[in-house]
Amino acid sequence: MVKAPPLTTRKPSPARWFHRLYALVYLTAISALLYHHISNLSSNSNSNSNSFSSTLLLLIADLVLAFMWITRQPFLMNPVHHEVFPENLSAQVGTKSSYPGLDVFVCTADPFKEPPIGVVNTMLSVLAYDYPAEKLSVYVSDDGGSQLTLFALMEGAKFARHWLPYCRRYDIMDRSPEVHFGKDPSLFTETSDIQTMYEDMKTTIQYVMDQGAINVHQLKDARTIKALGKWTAGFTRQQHPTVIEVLLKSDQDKDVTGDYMPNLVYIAREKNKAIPHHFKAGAINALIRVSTVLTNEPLFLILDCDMYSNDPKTPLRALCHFMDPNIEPKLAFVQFPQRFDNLNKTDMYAGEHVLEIKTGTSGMDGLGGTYFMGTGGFFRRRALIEYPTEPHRLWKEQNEHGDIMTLAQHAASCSYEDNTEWGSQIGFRYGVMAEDIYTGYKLHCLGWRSVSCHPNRAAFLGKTTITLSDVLGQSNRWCTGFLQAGLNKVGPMTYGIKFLNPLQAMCYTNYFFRAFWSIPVIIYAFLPQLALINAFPIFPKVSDPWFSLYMFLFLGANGKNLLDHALAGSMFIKWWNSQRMWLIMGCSSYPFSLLDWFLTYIGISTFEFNVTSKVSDPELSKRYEEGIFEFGVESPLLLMLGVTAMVNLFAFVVGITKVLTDGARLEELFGQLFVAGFAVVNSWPIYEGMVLRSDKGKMPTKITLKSICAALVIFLVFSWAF
Ligand SMILES: O=c1ccn([C@@H]2O[C@H](COP(=O)(O)OP(=O)(O)O[C@H]3O[C@H](CO)[C@@H](O)[C@H](O)[C@H]3O)[C@@H](O)[C@H]2O)c(=O)[nH]1
Ligand SMILES: [Mn+2]
Repeated sequence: MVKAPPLTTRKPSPARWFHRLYALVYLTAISALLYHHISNLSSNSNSNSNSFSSTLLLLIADLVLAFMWITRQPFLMNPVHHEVFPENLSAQVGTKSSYPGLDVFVCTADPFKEPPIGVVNTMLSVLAYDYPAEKLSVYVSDDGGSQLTLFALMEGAKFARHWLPYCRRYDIMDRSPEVHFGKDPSLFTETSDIQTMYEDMKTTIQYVMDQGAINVHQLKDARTIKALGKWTAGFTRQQHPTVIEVLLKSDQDKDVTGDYMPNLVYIAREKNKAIPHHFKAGAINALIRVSTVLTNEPLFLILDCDMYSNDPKTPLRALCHFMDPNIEPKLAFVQFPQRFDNLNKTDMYAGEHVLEIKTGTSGMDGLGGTYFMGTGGFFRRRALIEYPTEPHRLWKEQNEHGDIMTLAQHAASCSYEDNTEWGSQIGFRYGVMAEDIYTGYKLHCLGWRSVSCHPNRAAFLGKTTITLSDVLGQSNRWCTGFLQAGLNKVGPMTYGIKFLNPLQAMCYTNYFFRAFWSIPVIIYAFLPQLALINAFPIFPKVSDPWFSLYMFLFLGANGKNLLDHALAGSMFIKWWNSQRMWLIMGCSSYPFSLLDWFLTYIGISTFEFNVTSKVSDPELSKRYEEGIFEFGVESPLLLMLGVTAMVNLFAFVVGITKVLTDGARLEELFGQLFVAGFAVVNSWPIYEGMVLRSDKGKMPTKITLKSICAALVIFLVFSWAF
């Protein structure tokens, strides 16, 4: 018998040997440094109290650095690369009619932060997938419970009747109309007609957005009136009944060429102020249940509303993994790593996450499975919910359990989850602000596997945050969520390690404890500098052999990081920016995550999922394009940053003055001058934002003043106290 051509291949990266060897060498150097601190500590213990405390702080900093470094290494120990061959699907699986069905979930939460026209584009891009229409259903979950969003989707559904056949006929790649028409598409006979229709739809949607509400009495179409009439008095986003609207039905609705269209369903799950709704995790669970009632397809895809499809063949790539006879039967999900279409040339806020997305995902692939990133993941329904296995489509008005829409309404109600295992054993897991990675982790603990898929052309593209405040706010939310996942009785070091590949457990540890980076970053951002203003040496002299160890550790870490970036195809400037962002987050969002985690843990505060804004302001986008820092709104995060930058600047200036007046001290203070100088170079955009700029994106004046005052106070206190 002829062997069928493969659907997937799996190749370990040859670079793994280099990474392993390097890790061994670097580990030796780390051990030597820790030995150095400990022996210093014991010889200092009864002499000078300042040198004892500074050595102790350095030891703490370096222990945490070592811990984070060690837990990072598994990502590099066995990276594997998967390739998929969708062209072989017909030989392996058969015709399209034998493909499994696919439900697509799109989440949105706020029409003013997530403009409905964006949601419509995402919805259209997946509705137009190259997948049999009768096997495809798109569900949009609206946690904003907004008439405006439903109205936009209804307009989008009408436009889809033209858009879908157009994409099919001309085999369009960009199936988000905004992207397609944004690329000067004057190509085909219908293009300009379709573009006019699209622009009209945009205008209509923009009109209702500007109004802020819809006057049902002004509507003409009976169907729209009926649907939007559900927003009665007293309907608010926090308190309202379930709204489910079937906008397209695959056995009734035809496009303009007479072909059937996929199902399209709008869901605003019931909300009640008194009942926690668990943010996105809650939304996905409602989607899972409603779709189980309505279409019950074996696979579903989860998307954020800003992540439009960039390649209509993506489901086929996912199928290669799910249908591969040689692959794990326990494959829970296929992750297409997040990619963005709005990054600037230098990726100034390190939003591309090059190493995480390239090296990190393939690294975990080789250890049992990559983590779930919240969007761009195709799931096997069975991994999240036990459901009747007979291939049934409940898409009938009536089934043996009763009226189908009543069942669906019930599945989206607040009380549905009472006394069930939803959120703990079933569906997306609750209680952690980073529901995505946490749920993936829990699935891995149950023995499920996952893979990442890296096609050259991005499967999805979304928007990354382009102001520093947003970047830090988002990192703050993620890292607090990670801590909730890590510091809990099912954490990776205590519980996970029993079920996972130990190296995979270490990878999760590295993620979950990311906020711990703040401990060494803050110690290194203040201790050498405050000692420097007192001309108090804390590092070995330049001529001391231990100094070379420091040099090796510093250059080795940065050099390796630079090399890893280069191996992932990234440029020098992107490496520089990513190390800068690491320092910035290390002294702002990470320590705040530790604090937030602690406050939620002891019950003083509750955490909110602050939806990131996807509204773009042309002036702001222009500054971002030009690589100018956008500090954004005043916040304690910015204050921390300002104070740190100022303390380093003062210390550097004082330090330079000291060695200029007494050249002999250069040798022993060099290490500290270098650390302060490195921070000053990294902080350059912050000083610019504080004093040299006058545009709207500069550092808020209050923060500048507060930072300078706080830095002066710290400075004075420490020059007396030493
Ligand atoms: O109560 C909520 C809050 C958010 N969302 C949706 O969740 C998605 C992600 O929210 P966003 O504000 O864009 O967060 P990001 O920080 O950009 O998202 C990243 O981080 C999240 C976890 O913190 C993951 O869920 C996301 O997939 C991942 O892209 C969006 O589609 C929202 O509409 C809801 O459906 N309900
Ligand atoms: Mn987002």
